Amino acid sequence: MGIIKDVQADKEKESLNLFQSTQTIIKEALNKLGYSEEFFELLKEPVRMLTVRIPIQMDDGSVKVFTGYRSQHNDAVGPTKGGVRFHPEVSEDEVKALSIWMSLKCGIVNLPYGGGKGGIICDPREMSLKELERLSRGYVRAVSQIVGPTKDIPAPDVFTNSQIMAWMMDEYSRLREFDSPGFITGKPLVLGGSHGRETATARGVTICIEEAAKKKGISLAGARVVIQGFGNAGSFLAKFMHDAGAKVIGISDAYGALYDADGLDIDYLLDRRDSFGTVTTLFTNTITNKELLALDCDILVPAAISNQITAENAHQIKASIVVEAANGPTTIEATRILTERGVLLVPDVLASAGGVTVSYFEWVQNNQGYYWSEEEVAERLQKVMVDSFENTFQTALVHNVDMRLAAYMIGSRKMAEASRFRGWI
Ligand SMILES: NC(=O)C1=CN([C@@H]2O[C@H](COP(=O)(O)OP(=O)(O)OC[C@H]3O[C@@H](n4cnc5c(N)ncnc54)[C@H](O)[C@@H]3O)[C@@H](O)[C@H]2O)C=CC1
Ligand SMILES: O=C(O)CCC(=O)C(=O)O
Repeated sequence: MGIIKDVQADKEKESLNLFQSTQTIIKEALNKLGYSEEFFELLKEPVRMLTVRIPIQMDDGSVKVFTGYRSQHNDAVGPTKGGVRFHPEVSEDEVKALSIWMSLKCGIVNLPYGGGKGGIICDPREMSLKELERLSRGYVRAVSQIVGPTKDIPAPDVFTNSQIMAWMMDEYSRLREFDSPGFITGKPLVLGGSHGRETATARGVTICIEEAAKKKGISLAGARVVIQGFGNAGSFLAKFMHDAGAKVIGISDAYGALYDADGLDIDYLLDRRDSFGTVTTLFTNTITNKELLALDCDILVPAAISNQITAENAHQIKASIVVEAANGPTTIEATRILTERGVLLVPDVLASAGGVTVSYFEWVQNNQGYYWSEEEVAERLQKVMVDSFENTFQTALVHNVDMRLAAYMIGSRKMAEASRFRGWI
């Protein structure tokens, strides 16, 4: 009985609370850089957090009230930026943590933004298009006081897409009575979206995988890749890995996972997946998400939700490279275990920054009213990601820390210096 209790206590100690563990790493990063306690006091919490209640008329005539959030972590560097998530498990703490990661991401890839994030507790898989449109517009009306093209610029995240961005942009433009494409990114091309935004997160992850493989002396041709999640990030990544000659042997979604040691037929799966990134429900011979993570492979990419690699399963991970496309998939304790085992872990705040980088390109194009070709976007993204990877890798070497702490040091330093120059500290 005593032993069972201790195991339980250990699990709780590992802290699956993303917000607390993010604070812990920021503190460590600022300490390493020699910043005083005041800097931690400023960066440990978002500067602004709005909770909204959104009444929506459902198709059956009833009214349902949804809870939503918008968190703005730090606006010393510039306007805040970050996606809006529609998911049943959205919570205040999760949105806060996600907004801190956005600040770090923007610092790591050197964008002129602070971090923001939003979320609504809902399950879009169970809502009609009309209900989703009313909810998207209702959210914009509810948070309109604190968002805007030079204040806080939303974008897509889990279970939100370019259609939802279009409704949100339209609602904001109606409220302000002028067309405001720069209010939101991830829009359809015809409404001022950017070439390459839809695939940007996966492109950024691909570039990180290429750089990590070079460091590990692994050739991508023939490398065995496992990807958790088959939505925007995971599905395009599967395609890019397949095109690079890698063998994608496992993929998953919220309902299960598919495995084939000879490589899955990615084009077929892409063709059959639905708009929520679901494809495994079409098959009977599935494995679980837990089994997927433990598959024998060279490269593992969590590209779904948070807290997937924990102290419980970190020892079972067989990959020598883990690249985090998802936000927060690995706990602090699991990061320590993987690093001790010699696994090269490329952290979320670097690996998934391709999305916000092309969102920045979209915002720049909206502001200047002049649009770039697909090649121009791809070339600029390539440079940003390669430089940021190398900067983080070298920082980790120089300070003898893992890449997550190195990335946090780079991101935190930018916010700390901007706050200092503004005279806040
Ligand atoms: N879309 C973007 O531009 C960016 C996304 N990310 C992160 O990448 C991750 C995935 O995002 P997207 O691909 O955009 O979302 P998405 O909504 O397009 O796809 C999510 C995928 O995860 C799966 N999933 C959902 N719940 C799951 C569960 N409990 N277990 C296993 N799989 C589950 C879904 O079935 C789907 O395949 C998230 O952590 C997101 O924050 C990070 C940066 C940018
Ligand atoms: O594209 C953006 O502005 C933000 C994307 C995002 O939410 C993320 O990187 O987690």
